[in-house]
Amino acid sequence: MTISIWRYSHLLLALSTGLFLILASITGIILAFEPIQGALKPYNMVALSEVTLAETIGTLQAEYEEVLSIEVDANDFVLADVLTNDGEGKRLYIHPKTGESLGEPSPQHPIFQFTTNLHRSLFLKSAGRFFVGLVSFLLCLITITGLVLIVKRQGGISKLFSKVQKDYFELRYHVILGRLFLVPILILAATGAFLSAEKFSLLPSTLVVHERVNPDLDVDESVRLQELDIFKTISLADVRNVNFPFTPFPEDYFEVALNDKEIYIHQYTGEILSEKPYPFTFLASKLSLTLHTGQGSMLWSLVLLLASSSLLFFIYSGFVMWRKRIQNSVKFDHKNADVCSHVILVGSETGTTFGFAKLLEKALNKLGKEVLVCQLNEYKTFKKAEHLIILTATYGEGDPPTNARKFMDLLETVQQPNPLKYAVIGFGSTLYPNYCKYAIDVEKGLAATSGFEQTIPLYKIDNQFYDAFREWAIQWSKATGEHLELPAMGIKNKIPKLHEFEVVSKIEPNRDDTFLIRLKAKGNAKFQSGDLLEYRPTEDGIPRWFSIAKLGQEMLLSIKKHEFGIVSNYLDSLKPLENLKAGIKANPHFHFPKKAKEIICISNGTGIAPFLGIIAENNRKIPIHMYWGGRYKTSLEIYTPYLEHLKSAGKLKTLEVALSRTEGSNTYVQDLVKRDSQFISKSLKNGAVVMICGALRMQKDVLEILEKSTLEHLATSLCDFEAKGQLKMDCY
Ligand SMILES: Cc1cc2nc3c(=O)[nH]c(=O)nc-3n(C[C@H](O)[C@H](O)[C@H](O)COP(=O)(O)O)c2cc1C
Repeated sequence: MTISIWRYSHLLLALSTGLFLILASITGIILAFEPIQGALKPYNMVALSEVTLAETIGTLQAEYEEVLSIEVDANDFVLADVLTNDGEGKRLYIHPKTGESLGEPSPQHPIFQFTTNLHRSLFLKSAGRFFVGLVSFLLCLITITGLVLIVKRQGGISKLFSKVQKDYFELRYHVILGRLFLVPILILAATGAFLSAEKFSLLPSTLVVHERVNPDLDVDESVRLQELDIFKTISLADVRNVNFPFTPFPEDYFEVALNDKEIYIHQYTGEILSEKPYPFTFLASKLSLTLHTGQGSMLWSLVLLLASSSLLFFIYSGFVMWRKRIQNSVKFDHKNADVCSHVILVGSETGTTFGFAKLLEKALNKLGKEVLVCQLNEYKTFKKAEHLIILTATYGEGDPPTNARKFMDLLETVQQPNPLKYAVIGFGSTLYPNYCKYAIDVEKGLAATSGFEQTIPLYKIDNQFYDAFREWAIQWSKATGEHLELPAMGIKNKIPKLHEFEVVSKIEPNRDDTFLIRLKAKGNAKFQSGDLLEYRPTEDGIPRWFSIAKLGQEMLLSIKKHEFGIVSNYLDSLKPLENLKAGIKANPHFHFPKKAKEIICISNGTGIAPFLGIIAENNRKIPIHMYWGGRYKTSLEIYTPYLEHLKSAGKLKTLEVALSRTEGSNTYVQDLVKRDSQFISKSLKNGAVVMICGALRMQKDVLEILEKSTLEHLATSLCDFEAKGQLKMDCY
């Protein structure tokens, strides 16, 4: 079943029962205190397993005129109905070893009485009870659909408790708390439905039926009850209830309810007259009551208290999620389809991608463009369109969102009257193995369809990272000449925790204004090569990121200084031992690929930096080939000691350098890739991973060369390797 069917069922059920569930959870919270309060009473004097029924009967008979019954309640408190020596009938908590009275049970507090009635029947008697039962059953379905959605979201049952994808507060905690409380809520709902069904006699009888008994009447009536062997063998821990014989005549007998069976016992001989195990329905009913009310277990009562409270949070957060989805959805404007110059197609399941599409629409409107935003499934001919921008999420095992499922078929059948320039942005999460897979498929589909021309390469955004979206807008603006202005903080992004770093060393900028800086974390900052250091200057608050090479416990950054660059100039001004505060943005997609058989690193300029650390992790000494492009011979010199070290340690196999502004040499890294493209294609086929870091322009050229080469030599698109995780990029 597709994820949307589960989601709609979950939503519909929740909407139809929401108000009642609020009432049920508030009353449930109040009622959870009753067993907690009960369990705290001081009537638990000894461990019942250490007392026999014979002992308790003996002490009670010595203490009181007559004993009518003994009961062991859910808290293991012992109650007895007795006639005192003054002839007064009393129900008392007693000490099971001494028979001493510990107190009298008090009637249910009026608050609990009122709440119990409201919780059970809404004060509507049978009709109310029926309604409560029905809603409990629907709550079972809500929790089951919720569990399925969480399992799907986490990528399978085995990953149920793995890290939860970052999202806005209500969605994230709907998932986090759902993992913890859906099972207790399911138990609450199922037992509630069971108890209601029982009340309406919808289940088989729970009664224990004994055949007629014929007690032996010719007996010695002087026997003392506590001397009967059978009572000496029954531990009080196994007893639920003992009804004493109504008269001293041998026709009357003991009715003893144990935990698993009911027995009738001759009051003078101790002979078992009848023995019947409880029917399954009786045990199920008892268990349901215990699980639903928490009676007898403080811990379970606390779990029920938390589960009932979490239900209120689920109703609140579910409502917020639903409202967000409605706010983010768009209606297709057919008239606009014929006049628009820019079409934004969206593939979204939970609506966040629409939020980005709307910001983009606003920015284009500001430039005076006619814009249409619609779902990928609504793809049709657009008479005047020049630009197509596709924003799409990925679900399942790299599947399209529901509103994008038809797009690939439509792409084959719909003919556009004019050529279209396109750009694809993939929204996904690196927590899933098929990162942005559907966006990759869309990109591939468009590239293979005539009449479409790429403006900039596929751009992937991890975890709805808004700053990356702004970065995409800058690249797109450069390529098209249409300058998009997106708000600085359109969608809230989490600002990473700040860590303090100390400058270990810094070298002066070289001929092309590039320098290296080494930093040491003063606290417990955790990072890996390929992660990003995020620095936000106070001047504009806009984050800048620098790829990290981790060398031992230090980080190495390579920075290009720009004449008016606030951050690059600031970093250049730092001296050893000075401090700076910055955040770490994990970039797991660009870490050392542990399973690779071979790695090909392609970079230009400062893009070499993460590779200096990534290659240092090559302890298995798999072949790593590095292609690097810079301007001058001296451009490479600042990296030479690191590269030499990696080579001599056997971690870097080959290094190919292209120099673009050196006499006698005018090559770019793209030229080297082109020259060796057959070799790179073959390596990809054999399981190599290609990693690209550096300028976007270089990335675009390299991808074109490699795409051509893999198609020619392997009859496979580069996208197929990307989908398998064999192509990793971190360009800017
Ligand atoms: C159940 C589920 C499965 C997902 N599967 C993938 C996946 O396979 N690959 C990926 O890159 N992202 C995956 N994601 C992340 C989403 O694509 C990402 O959060 C996206 O921004 C959601 O956009 P939307 O709110 O517009 O649907 C998944 C998310 C969920 C909840």
